[in-house]
Amino acid sequence: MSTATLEAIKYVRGDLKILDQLLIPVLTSEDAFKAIAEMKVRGAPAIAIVAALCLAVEANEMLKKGENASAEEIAKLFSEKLDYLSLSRPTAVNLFIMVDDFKKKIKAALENTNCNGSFILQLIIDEAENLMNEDIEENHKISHFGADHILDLYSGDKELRVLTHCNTGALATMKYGTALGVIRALHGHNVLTHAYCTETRPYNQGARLTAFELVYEKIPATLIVDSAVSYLMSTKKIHCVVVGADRVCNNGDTANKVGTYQIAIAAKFHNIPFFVAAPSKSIDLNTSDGSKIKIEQRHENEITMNSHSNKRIVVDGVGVWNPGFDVTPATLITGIITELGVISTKNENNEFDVQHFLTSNKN
Ligand SMILES: CSC[C@H]1O[C@H](OP(=O)(O)O)[C@H](O)[C@@H]1O
Repeated sequence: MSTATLEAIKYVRGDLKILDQLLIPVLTSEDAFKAIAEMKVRGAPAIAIVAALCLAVEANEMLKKGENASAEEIAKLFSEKLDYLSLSRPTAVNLFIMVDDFKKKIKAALENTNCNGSFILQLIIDEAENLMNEDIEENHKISHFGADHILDLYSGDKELRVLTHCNTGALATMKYGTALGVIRALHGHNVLTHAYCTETRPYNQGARLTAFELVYEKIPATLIVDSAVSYLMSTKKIHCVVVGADRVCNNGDTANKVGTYQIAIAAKFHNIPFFVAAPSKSIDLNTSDGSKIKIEQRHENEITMNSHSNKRIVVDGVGVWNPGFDVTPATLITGIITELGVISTKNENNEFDVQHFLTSNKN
């Protein structure tokens, strides 16, 4: 797999910068909140990582200054910061899993009577750096599990055509990506003849980011408008679809970038396998099915304004509905590619038992 992939997040202890040409130094949780809410950094894993690393930068600053607040005071301060960051975007579960995990670890540390403020600060730094490094390892595993599964599906076929949606690459994670990582790995096996990416309106993650990543790595790629997916499937041999996820429920229903559901319907109609690729940190076992997922409603300006001229391109008075995500039912999903393997076994309802898979495969 190519190692020369782009990096959306650059971190060395004490210093965090995120892609938006890497010009945005993120020093505080307010900086991170703004960058996440305004989608200057986006992608389910990247959102959680930037939120954690901004806390690590703040904690490191306090350690350098010799902060002598008590463990309880530091724990309270960073728990409030975690709660604040969790308000930045509602759909991707990675952020909430990180917040809960950090709070649990801080609480456990407080139960240790010898714990002081510096210990809590160092804990935050270490856990944030762990999250960053785990993401890279998870993406490697997702990429290889996904590529191996698809290779098995089409054993011997050396000219695979794969469609993806939105951006799930290095610009949505720490490195390599999830669904785009699978595409990278297939390319690395010399079996990917073409990758198709959708524009992914209205924020254009596909046109702006995925197309850039594919060209950057010299992967043969074609950009299509979102509304051309069905026609592409009816006129070209598309072997499979691989998309990312913001929240996978216990039955496999998946919230992902708006448009994913339509692509899954088109794939079903054309008998094309449809895969979701996501780390287990994008899985929400506390949500039984997709109807219970909070779908972020983005500002109408993303549709009504031309992002370059900043001029309104839509008549005043028309209503605008701009959900950031939609929910693809498990019944339309062929398999869920995770760092623990591919969830492909379906029950009598044509859905998955994600918890059973994770329990059986988590070491
Ligand atoms: C590995 S990124 C997962 C997921 O996040 C993206 O959403 P957004 O660009 O709004 O943050 C998209 O749904 C990707 O599939």
